[in-house]
Amino acid sequence: MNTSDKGFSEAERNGLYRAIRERRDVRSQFLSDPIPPEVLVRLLQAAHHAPSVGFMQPWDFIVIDSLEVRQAVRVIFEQENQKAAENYAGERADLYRHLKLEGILESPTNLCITCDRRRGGPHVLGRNTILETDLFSVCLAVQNLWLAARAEGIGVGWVSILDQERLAETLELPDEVYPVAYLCLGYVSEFLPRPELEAKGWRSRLPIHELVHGNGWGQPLEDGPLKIALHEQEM
Ligand SMILES: Cc1cc2c(cc1C)N(C[C@H](O)[C@H](O)[C@H](O)COP(=O)(O)O)c1[nH]c(=O)[nH]c(=O)c1N2
Repeated sequence: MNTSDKGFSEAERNGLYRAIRERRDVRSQFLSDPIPPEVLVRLLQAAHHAPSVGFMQPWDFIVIDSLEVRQAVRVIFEQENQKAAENYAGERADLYRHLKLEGILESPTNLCITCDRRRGGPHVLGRNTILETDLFSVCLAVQNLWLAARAEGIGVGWVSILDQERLAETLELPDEVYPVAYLCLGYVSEFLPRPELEAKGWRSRLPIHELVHGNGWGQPLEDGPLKIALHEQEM
């Protein structure tokens, strides 16, 4: 075995886990400094190296710096956010209305990552039964970009409080192209130490040991080292 086929060095592993642990969804801390082209290309390349069903690579990337387009998307957000707020009552509604849930205008670059549902023709290897695997693949591209961005000191915020049809119209997407992720990108004043929704009292991270089952849904793990490590080991 070549040494490069073994696990990474400790420093490299630490770097990867740090990016995973310290990645944040950013909406309140954007700076207006532009992202240099070579850095943006590194992020796009990270996304493009994601796994995809049958190597379909169903993604395209729409880089949006036009204020006019961003303002149009912001209007869609405002309307959908009003509707979303009506799902809550009392204190929860007040809290919801105080949450900042997008940074469309404050971030210098918006990026829409789409899924071309026809790419690769009618028979994509691995997508015969589960048609959504193309969408899953695009989500992995989003995550690659999100982690690479963290390592570059760039914040990413995913805005999904949007009407997909109106978004597709605004971005002039063809019928077969679905806008999976609308992302805001930019350098930040800080990365919060924990999710903003947790800091604001909306929802907390669930304990991992409650989410790990053994051999079937709802079955506890056998008593043993895995169970002990799950209780003891922090990320
Ligand atoms: C598919 C999807 C869609 C959205 C999000 C995420 C994902 C994965 N998140 C971000 C989300 O709130 C955030 O990831 C969690 O709160 C956890 O925080 P960190 O990402 O760990 O900072 C998000 N945040 C927000 O402010 N407005 C939004 O519309 C969305 N939409």
